[in-house]
Amino acid sequence: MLDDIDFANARVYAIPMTTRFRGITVREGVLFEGPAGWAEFCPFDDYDDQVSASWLATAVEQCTIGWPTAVRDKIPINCTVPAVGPERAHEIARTSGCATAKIKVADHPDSLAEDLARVEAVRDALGANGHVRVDANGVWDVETAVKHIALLDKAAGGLEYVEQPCKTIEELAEVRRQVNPLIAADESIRRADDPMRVAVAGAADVAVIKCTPLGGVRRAMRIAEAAGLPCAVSSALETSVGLGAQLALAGALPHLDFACGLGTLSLLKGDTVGVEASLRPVEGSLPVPTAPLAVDLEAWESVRHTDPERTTWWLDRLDRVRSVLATTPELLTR
Ligand SMILES: O=C(O)CCC(=O)C1=CC=C[C@@H](O)[C@@H]1C(=O)O
Ligand SMILES: [Mg+2]
Repeated sequence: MLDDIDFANARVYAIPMTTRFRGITVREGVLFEGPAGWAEFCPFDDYDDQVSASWLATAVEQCTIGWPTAVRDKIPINCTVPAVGPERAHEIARTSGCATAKIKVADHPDSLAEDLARVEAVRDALGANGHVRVDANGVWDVETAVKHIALLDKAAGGLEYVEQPCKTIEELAEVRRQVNPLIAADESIRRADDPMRVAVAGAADVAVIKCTPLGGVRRAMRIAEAAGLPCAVSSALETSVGLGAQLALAGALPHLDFACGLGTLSLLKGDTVGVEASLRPVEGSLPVPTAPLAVDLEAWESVRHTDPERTTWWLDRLDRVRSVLATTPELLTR
């Protein structure tokens, strides 16, 4: 399977971000082509080769066999509001066309006042019928989570859910017993040693599923089934080539009860496909692609990495992770 991919012509990109998100200001990754089309490999810098092997498995699935058949053709999208000031947060939510917003909170210590102002602004922008969720990326302890969630819930006029308030599953379960809003698990699934076996039922009400770090659309579907919870699909900040797989997952899940965090191209100042094909939500939704999106070579030229050292770093990384994947065949078992 790996031998069918044109790794020799892999193309490295670097795209500045509109706002710092997850501590990064430039998104980088590699694109390559296989018999079924193009794919993207873009694990964050801090992920080691073993962890990155699942990201490569997703790309290999995409460009060698494509995706399973979808059961829906359109996916409702949430807008993603980074840790910005209230005016900017209001503008992002108001102009997104989305009825649901996911807001980053707990971005730094003592962020509570800023978090409350951001959440209030977004509720104002969406109106009473909108859905407001927050993501704390696991940084609170139980006591802080319980206190902050109550205040944020009030400021939001009701939160749809709180994503990963604390780090461990035990803490999530404890918080869940003490607060009103639903609890969603993200890192608890995605960063688990064995996502297939992680027992989130009882600790969370919603599973956030991202096929890019979980080893592919088919594998993510099995993980969603094992989690036994309603799902929201969310991005890993891919360009349109990689986002296509996430949309294929959202399209193929038997049940999809929540808007999905796949509107993240708005955080990137460029893309790897042409403007027409770019997966930017229109009126709050995105279509499910039936086949991998093709890289537009002109678009790629405008975002190709210009730093030779970083380009080599990415190509070396791809080489190493290919070797890891070649010796971890279970990751390629569909
Ligand atoms: O879910 C969304 O609205 C956007 C995606 C998103 O929030 C994330 C993408 C990539 C890395 C993560 O830190 C982050 C998340 O925590 O969910
Ligand atoms: Mg999250």
